[in-house]
Amino acid sequence: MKAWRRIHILNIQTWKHVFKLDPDKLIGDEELEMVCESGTDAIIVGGTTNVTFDNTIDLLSRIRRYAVPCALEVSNVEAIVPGFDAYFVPLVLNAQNPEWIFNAYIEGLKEHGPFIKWDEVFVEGYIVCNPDSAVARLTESRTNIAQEEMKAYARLADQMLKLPIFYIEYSGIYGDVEQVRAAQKVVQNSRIFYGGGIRSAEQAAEMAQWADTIIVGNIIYENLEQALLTVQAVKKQK
Ligand SMILES: CC(C)=CCC/C(C)=C/CC/C(C)=C/CC/C(C)=C/CC/C(C)=C/CC/C(C)=C/CC/C(C)=C/COP(=O)(O)OP(=O)(O)O
Ligand SMILES: O=P(O)(O)OC[C@@H](O)CO
Ligand SMILES: [Mg+2]
Repeated sequence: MKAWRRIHILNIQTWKHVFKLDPDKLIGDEELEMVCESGTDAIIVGGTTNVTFDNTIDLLSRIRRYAVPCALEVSNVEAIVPGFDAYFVPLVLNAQNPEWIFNAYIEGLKEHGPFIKWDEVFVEGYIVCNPDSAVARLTESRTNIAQEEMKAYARLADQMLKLPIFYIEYSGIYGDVEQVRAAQKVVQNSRIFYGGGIRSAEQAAEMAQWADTIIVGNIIYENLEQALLTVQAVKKQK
């Protein structure tokens, strides 16, 4: 597909289902084809550990055989690769390590600032909920979040910071649907992304009742058949 056509197909407001592929994990050509042709709304390329320029550009070039929109979730400055349809910048709202409260972003903006096309950039207000995930350890996130606090974080992302995405991240474990519901109740404009531990069509459907978009990651590498079933589970809702 030509680049000029791609510009018109990226509308995150319509996304219900997204697969997240990790450049640090191996996926065969046949499996990648099944993921890209599954009917998912988009692919996000991202991970916390061992994401490099080389493994990211390699994965992008393989995904580009297919028409599915593809965004990079930026996790480190060295692995920013041109040519994605969009760039998602995670801002971890419950990070306690000061390095992740702006220093990392300033480094990124010093290097890439003049070249960024801002209409391709979506800042994600992340709330990291699994204390044992790589992202929680790296950012030293305070993961014990009560429901009232989840609502406050949702308001912070949506009403105060006016972020396009509020991302409830349970990376690796299936989360609490009541937390997603609580956030959805107070959000006015941000799109709610839910990701973490979705391993069946039933779980996908349950989270999609309250999340605007569900993100399916690890199960792609563990049980592709189950991963593919999550697409239709979400698409046939509403
Ligand atoms: C071409 C071009 C110039 C494009 C411009 C790109 C752009 C918009 C750049 C912006 C510049 C900028 C501000 C850069 C800063 C980037 C940066 C350092 C951001 C920090 C992001 C951050 C907080 C990272 C920590 C980790 C994290 C939140 C990762 C997100 C993805 C995630 C949670 C993946 C799941 O990981 P997990 O499963 O837990 O772990 P494993 O992958 O190891 O299993
Ligand atoms: O890998 P899983 O646990 O499916 O989580 C998906 C995504 O939210 C990770 O950033
Ligand atoms: Mg992972």
